[in-house]
Amino acid sequence: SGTTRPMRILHYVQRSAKCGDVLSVISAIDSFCSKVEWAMNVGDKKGEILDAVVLETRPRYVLELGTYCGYSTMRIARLLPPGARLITIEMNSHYAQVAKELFQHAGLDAQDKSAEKRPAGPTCKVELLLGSSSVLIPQLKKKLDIDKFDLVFIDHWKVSYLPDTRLLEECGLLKSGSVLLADNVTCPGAPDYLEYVRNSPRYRSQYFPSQLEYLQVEDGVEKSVFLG
Ligand SMILES: O=C(NCCO)c1cc(-c2ccc(F)cc2)cc(O)c1O
Ligand SMILES: [Mg+2]
Repeated sequence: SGTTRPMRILHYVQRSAKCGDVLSVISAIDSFCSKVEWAMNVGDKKGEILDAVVLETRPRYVLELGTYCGYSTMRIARLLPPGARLITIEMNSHYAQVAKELFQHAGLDAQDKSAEKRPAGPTCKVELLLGSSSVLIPQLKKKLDIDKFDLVFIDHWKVSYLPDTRLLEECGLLKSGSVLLADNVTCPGAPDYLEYVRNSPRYRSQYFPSQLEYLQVEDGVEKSVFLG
């Protein structure tokens, strides 16, 4: 009983970050997780690589697999122009709830698309879907009127990276030039995913060495461009 780690993050942010200021929410999470309690956000070091890839890609349609508390969702959303759409999928309802409350504190234009009564079509930049990625990915075209994603940030269960990437291909959700950016390819690791994107002729893959969030442990992100 008592509080959960995501709740402790939320309470710290509500107490110490400025309402409506997404950068202060991001830095409050980083300061809590480096000084008080570790948590599995992508963090500030790998977050800078994520920022650079978002700015370089200038995506209009973004998919994130694995919301957790929404830290990387907010890092991405703050760099997107109005009119861009960021869909984030989380299967843990407690994580999704905390993420929603952090988005509210940050003043992020976010909507829980799993809610029943909602206006048709996108009225906001961040759309949070509650459920399993393997179930939701095949529904994205029909339910959300999405054609292809320009950028996919993969940060959910490491065993799901490869099957969900294959699913994105099979559902026609990737176009030539679509960018996949995968967190944790070294720690905890996603060996089958790495082997696939590095050996498939359909991807041009590049490793960005870094460190596991808030720790002096090696990790890195893999950027893989789909070649169609
Ligand atoms: O499982 C992860 N994400 C999906 C959550 O539904 C995850 C885990 C870790 C991690 C954990 C335990 C450890 F000892 C080292 C790393 C780090 C991450 O960045 C992650 O994204
Ligand atoms: Mg991660």
